[in-house]
Amino acid sequence: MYSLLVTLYFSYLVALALYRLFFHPLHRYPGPVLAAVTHWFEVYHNIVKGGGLVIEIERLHKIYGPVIRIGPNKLHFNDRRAYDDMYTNGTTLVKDSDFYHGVAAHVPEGIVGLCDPRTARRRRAILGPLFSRQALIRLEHTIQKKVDQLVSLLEEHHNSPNSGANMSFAFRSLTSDVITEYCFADSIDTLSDPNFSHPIVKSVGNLMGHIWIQRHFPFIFRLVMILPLQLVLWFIPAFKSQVDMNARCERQIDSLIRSPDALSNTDHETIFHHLLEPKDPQLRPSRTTLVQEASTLISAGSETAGNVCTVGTYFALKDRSICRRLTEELRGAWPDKGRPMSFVDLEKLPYLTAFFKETLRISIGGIHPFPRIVGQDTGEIGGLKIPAGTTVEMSHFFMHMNPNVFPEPYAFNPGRWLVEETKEMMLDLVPFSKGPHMCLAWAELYLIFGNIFRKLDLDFVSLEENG
Ligand code: HEM
Repeated sequence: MYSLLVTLYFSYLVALALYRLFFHPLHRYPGPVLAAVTHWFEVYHNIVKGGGLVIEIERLHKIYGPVIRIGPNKLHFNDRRAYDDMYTNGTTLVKDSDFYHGVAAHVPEGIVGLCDPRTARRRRAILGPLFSRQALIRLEHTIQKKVDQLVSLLEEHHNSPNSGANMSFAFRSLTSDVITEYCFADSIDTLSDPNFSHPIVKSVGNLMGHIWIQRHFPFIFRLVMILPLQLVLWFIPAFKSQVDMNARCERQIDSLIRSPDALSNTDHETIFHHLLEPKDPQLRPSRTTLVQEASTLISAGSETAGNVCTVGTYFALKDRSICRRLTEELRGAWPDKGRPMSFVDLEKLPYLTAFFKETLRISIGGIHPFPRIVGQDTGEIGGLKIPAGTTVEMSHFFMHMNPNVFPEPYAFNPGRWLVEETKEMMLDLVPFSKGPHMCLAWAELYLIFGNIFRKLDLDFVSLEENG
């Protein structure tokens, strides 16, 4: 009986593989046989190769051309027209729930996990205005206060020759504090940790390292959520700070639900002002949704922006001429560093802007492709009619590293943006993708780079030198 079952199961697998190879609607698209036959191809590259899927996809595009089959029902494009067709606001494609319910398995009700376009639209209607340019200008004073805090910490604690700072953690601490302040008018104050090693900041980074396990095996995460907390912490002690962070969000949300007036006295608008009192009361999210949204916004807003700051600072210090030019331009335009310079004025500085765009280009943002499902009414993608139900995607790595638009794409060269005509490059600079992105990063990053290069004289220190 047992051997019959095993034989039947293997026959099923063989039949499925043959179907996928020779009869599936995508069977004519080129790509590795393994990818056409099994989803494990992607799992292998993401987990065993540590997030190396895009490197493999780059290799495959060189062999097979601009459209490749990288999963039984999935195509990856390397074609800027296709990128526009897939990601521009208003397309008929929808987010792929297999991917998004994986990466957001711990927060399925947060905006990232919402794959139904109507539900997502309703949530964006509340959140969108909070990430508009006007809203960010209103928030500027709050961001500036946090940036000032980082600058004075770096000055106070790290101004002797052998006392370095881990700038990656320093920036992540700053961006965590900004987003938690914007959520609740009560920042988590990770900058208070003198060595920039607040457990929350370290744990978000650690958890990001395990995101592929969560993406491909979300059931493990769901199981963990129903196990007794003590048991989970015994197995995964690193989880403790995340649990503390969630508990903190829950306490803040409960207290706001009990006394919503608490937010009327804050010195800036908060995200939870709007989530708790949307214009249409029917749209008010449940308590669970509020907690999950807080967690989503905190992870979306801290790692991404912190990473961009680290990458930009690294390249400016690696090539001192970049750092010098930034500093000279800033000193000229901002003689009295004791007074703040607004984000709108910083945006007018040509070299800072060129540096900022080049940093966004080379740091890519989320490098993993964001998959979309083709709908019945979807038109052509990159000039091809793709069957409805197919998963399609294109990592914006291929937009930012396109040598036809960005010659010598691996070189960090702010000068490429200092030409008269940058329209074509701007169309391909998509760190926030093309959809209705709501990233406070734009204002935040201008203020961080402007202040860091105007007020500090940074340099690399070796780990040995720093003890
Ligand atoms: C430089 C830093 C950042 C980069 C490169 C970045 C990049 C992106 C990208 C590519 C997407 C679209 C993902 C997709 O299609 O699934 C996205 C969405 C999102 N980002 Fe950012 N982001 C950054 C900073 C931030 C910050 C500071 C916040 C603040 C909370 C934030 C909040 C969000 C949210 C909530 C979404 C989901 C939007 C939606 O689905 O409507 N991001 N981001």
